[in-house]
Amino acid sequence: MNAPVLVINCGSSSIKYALIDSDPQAPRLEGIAERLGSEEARLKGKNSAGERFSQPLPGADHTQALNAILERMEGRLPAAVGHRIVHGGEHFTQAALIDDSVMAAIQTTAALAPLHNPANLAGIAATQNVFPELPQVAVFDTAFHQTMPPRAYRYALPENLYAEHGIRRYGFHGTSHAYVSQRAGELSNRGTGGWLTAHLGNGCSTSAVWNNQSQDTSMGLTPLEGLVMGTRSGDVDPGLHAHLHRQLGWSLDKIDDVLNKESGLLGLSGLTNDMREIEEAAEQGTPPHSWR
Ligand SMILES: Nc1ncnc2c1ncn2[C@@H]1O[C@H](COP(=O)(O)OP(=O)(O)O)[C@@H](O)[C@H]1O
Ligand SMILES: CC(=O)OP(=O)(O)O
Ligand SMILES: [Mg+2]
Repeated sequence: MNAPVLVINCGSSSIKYALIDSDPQAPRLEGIAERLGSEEARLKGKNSAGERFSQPLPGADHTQALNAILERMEGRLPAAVGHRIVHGGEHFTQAALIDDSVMAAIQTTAALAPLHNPANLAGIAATQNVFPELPQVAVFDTAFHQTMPPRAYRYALPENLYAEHGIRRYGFHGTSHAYVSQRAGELSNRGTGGWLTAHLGNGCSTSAVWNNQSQDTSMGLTPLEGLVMGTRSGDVDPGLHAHLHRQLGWSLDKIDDVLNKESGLLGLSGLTNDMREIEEAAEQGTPPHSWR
């Protein structure tokens, strides 16, 4: 059996992992640490015997959850670790072997993905701590969307904001849109002709894919644009920022925080960012206030 590869997806509220062998029949260790940052945080998964486990991790952050995950590798040493990284800016059109310059580039774009890149960097650091000699590879959400034509990635803003400051639509969830469009083509026997894909989780985006190449997508400069998400507003009138600043005196940091962390399903429901809890509340007859 070849040494397996450990795949880690440090998301905004969860970490998904899998230890994947080149033999698809080999037992796979996999799981998810979710609701991170809350008292309900928990690590759930399967061991190599296929048995399910569920371990409470009250209040755990990304680093604590990763350490709990790495303790469950059952002594199997991966050959390499693959990390899902959200924002690669225009630096990366494909995956990259992680070194100091790659870490620095991920750090440079962190301001554009404040919920994600810092969590991704924490994931790399925690893994390097446990497996210092293993090659670690960064796989970027943004890379797949680098095929978008200018009509899709340019905003209707002055040219120099793009040319000098990189203000453009980057798009995210690229590995998901790439995989889903390819698999949909295989399962339907309709090939790669044209697919509209939807990635719906705590972050949500749609993409138009033609011949395995992204043509357009709903997320933009940051993972805030587009659909309503768990805690993110998605599209709002761009005039909202100036209005909140002038009328309520809110700082840019406060506006950014509210739109990223207090909006979306959480803001609409006044209850939670988790669709499962909203559905539960609705079933128990206590629907969120915006549904009444
Ligand atoms: N069984 C389910 N039914 C409805 N919604 C679900 C279900 N499982 C997960 N979700 C939604 O997906 C969200 C988690 O999305 P996910 O993409 O896994 O997280 P992250 O973006 O942090 O990686 C939850 O907060 C919840 O809103
Ligand atoms: C880019 C993004 O929204 O990622 P996630 O779904 O992990 O929040
Ligand atoms: Mg997600």
